[in-house]
Amino acid sequence: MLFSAGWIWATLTAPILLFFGRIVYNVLFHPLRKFPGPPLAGATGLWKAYKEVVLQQNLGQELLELHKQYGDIVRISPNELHFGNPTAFHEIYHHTKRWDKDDELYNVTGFKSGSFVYRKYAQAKAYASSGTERREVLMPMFSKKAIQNIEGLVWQNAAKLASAITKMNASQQSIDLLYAFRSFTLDTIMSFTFGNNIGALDAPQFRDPLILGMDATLPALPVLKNFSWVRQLTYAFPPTLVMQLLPNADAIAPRVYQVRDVIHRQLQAVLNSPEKLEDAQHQTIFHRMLDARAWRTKVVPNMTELHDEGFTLVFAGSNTVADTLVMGHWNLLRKPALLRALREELRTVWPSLGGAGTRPGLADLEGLPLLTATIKESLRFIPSGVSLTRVVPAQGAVIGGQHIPAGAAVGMGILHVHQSEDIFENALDFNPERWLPGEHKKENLEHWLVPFSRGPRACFGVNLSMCELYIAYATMLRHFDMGLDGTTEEDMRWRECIAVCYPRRHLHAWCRPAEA
Ligand code: HEM
Repeated sequence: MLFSAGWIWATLTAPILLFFGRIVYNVLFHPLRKFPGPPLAGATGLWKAYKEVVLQQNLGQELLELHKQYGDIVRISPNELHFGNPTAFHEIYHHTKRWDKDDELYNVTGFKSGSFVYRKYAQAKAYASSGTERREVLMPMFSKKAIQNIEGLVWQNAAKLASAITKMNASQQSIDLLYAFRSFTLDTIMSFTFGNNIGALDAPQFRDPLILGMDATLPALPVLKNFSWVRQLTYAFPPTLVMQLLPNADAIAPRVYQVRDVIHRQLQAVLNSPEKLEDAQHQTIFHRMLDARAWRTKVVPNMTELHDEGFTLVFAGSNTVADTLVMGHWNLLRKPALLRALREELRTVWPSLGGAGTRPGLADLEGLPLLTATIKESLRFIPSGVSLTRVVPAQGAVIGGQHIPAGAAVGMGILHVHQSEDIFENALDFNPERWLPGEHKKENLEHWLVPFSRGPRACFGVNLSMCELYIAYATMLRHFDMGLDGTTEEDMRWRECIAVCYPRRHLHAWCRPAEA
């Protein structure tokens, strides 16, 4: 006999013994065993997976309750601690803390490189470009001055957005603002990144297949995040096989590959016709990344690295801005007095809609106190509860006054800062006024506005985001008299899928032309 009964028995029982052995270690011997938390969470990572994948709960939101029960530090996985006190946010994401990103969250299979997924700061010799250098090379493209140069591009897309909405309104349709804003931000980030976009704003009812495809992939992300073996499987096999392996694969897999294909084609087009770089209206990431002088090593990234970076920037830079606009509009549309005040303020710099040359510049918009305050409050409401985990370095660390051992994954969701009652009075009220200067206002509120995170791995799309937010808000408020079309609190319940997902009916609004 090729295999003895004993051998088969050992093969079958070994994984089970390992599993239970691991649980015993996690409970009795793990360096984090003394930290409080749900007992099952400390025993196995399956607790988190069960919450996020099976129950489809927003762990970030549930943690608000868990912190009340267990205190400022909660063990939410055998090797992961979540912090609830806002001061810990500034300790973890401090500019001096060059801690690695955690594999569990950032090891996105299919991305070997890319600004978002680089885990380490130290320049690995094997790679032409480490995360540190990549940031240095790309960041000038995202500076305030560079973004001022592409203001025209953002206005152009905002005008397309307004025109598409006007047409839909003329045919008696209310607007799916989630897809409308995602189309606006997707076209904008693609033009910015590649000097070309897919024309999402031209799609009927803002339902471009790429917008639908990106949305359809979101519910798969908690699965990929919690089960690394599913991640490996997704990319290790050909698409046809993956389709047979994944639950609901018929719907999800083709769209995942569709997104990859579109970006790949864009990149190929630029690489095949370098003269396109000269034609582009502004410097694209490929101008920058293909310029050997920009790199310390004088070696430009290879095709895969360029592809990964393009993909990263498109994903990082589209839904995030759109989701901020959605949350802001949902709150604004329920506050008619605020809407009126904003429109009046806007008219001071944009008195008439008549033709080119009448619209304000970005700098004019930035000078409007109420609009600025509304954007800040929208950013405070950004639906983001995912814990941005970092790995505590070899010497250990002190966070929230407690010693945290080396190797622990530590993190915090942004909503734990933004919903803190200690910092923001009536934190769950959308109240832009809190950002206006006034006698009794709390000092230094800005310190606690952290939608883009902080520290050495903070978002470098801040200036681009702010430019898009100012111009999109101004366009919507100046062009339209908006009113909700039946959207309910229930509809607006979002699901944390690393990015945010709205499983129910999206935010819909009637957008009737405003007085010119
Ligand atoms: C309102 C809009 C946005 C929000 C709220 C936002 C938020 C964030 C946050 C919280 C992080 C840190 C994530 C982490 O630690 O894992 C981040 C990183 C990043 N964001 Fe944004 N983002 C926005 C827009 C953009 C835009 C427009 C871009 C442009 C392409 C962008 C590109 C990136 C990149 C490349 C990173 C990774 C940086 C690194 O790790 O070195 N983001 N963003």
